[in-house]
Amino acid sequence: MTAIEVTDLRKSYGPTRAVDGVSFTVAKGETFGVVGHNGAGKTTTVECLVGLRRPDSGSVRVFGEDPVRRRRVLAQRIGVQLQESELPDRLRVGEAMRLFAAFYERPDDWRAVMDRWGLASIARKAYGDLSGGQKQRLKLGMAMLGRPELVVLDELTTGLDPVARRETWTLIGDLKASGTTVVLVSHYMDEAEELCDRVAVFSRGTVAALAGPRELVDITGTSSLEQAYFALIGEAR
Ligand SMILES: Nc1ncnc2c1ncn2[C@@H]1O[C@H](COP(=O)(O)OP(=O)(O)OP(=O)(O)O)[C@@H](O)[C@H]1O
Repeated sequence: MTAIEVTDLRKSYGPTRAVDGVSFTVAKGETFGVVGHNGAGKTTTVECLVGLRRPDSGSVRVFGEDPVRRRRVLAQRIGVQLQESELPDRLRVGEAMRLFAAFYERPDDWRAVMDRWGLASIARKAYGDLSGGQKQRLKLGMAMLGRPELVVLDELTTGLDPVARRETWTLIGDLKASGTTVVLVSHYMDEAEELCDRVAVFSRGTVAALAGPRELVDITGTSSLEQAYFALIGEAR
């Protein structure tokens, strides 16, 4: 079963061709990695997936629906953590969870989500007083409130210390095990290698390669996804 189908997606900002003919599909239950250099078009693509940007051309379908036209319906099925989303500094963690749970028709019990995602001990902390890792954890918890079938995570672990990053990997592993479809944008090749079933390597608004991490390593005759990435990007740039 297909969760996401993107066909020849194009999106420009003025003269900048941010996404220049991208196609891929993501199967239900798959963890799909999106990697690539700064400005490669990753965020623009995921923003089109969640209906925040309207493509100039091409087609995007999520669970068979158009994310722009059916944004409100799909918002009930998708959990999103975007790169630069911020919350008011004085909002407490528990308040944020309770508030955001109310956006969903069938929310999970927000207190149980807090327990599950390690937020209970910081429930009374204000957002502005959280560490980078705690903010990320809160955003991940918020993305889970609607019992999502698809979770879109854009640079979730950027800026986290190695321990917090590993903890986040465990949480994503749990999501995966529960059958949730995950789209993971990351700059960390070890993360993509560990977590993703397939990885799309973006370069200059296109997909330069798309395969399982092991396959990308084999195709390039390298020994890690990081080395494979450099080999692929070197060819594409
Ligand atoms: N709102 C915007 N207005 C104008 N140009 C934009 C806008 N958003 C992105 N761009 C440009 O579009 C291109 C693709 O940006 P995008 O954020 O999609 O890339 P990215 O792969 O997510 O990069 P990064 O790894 O730095 O987050 C870049 O050249 C960027 O400068």
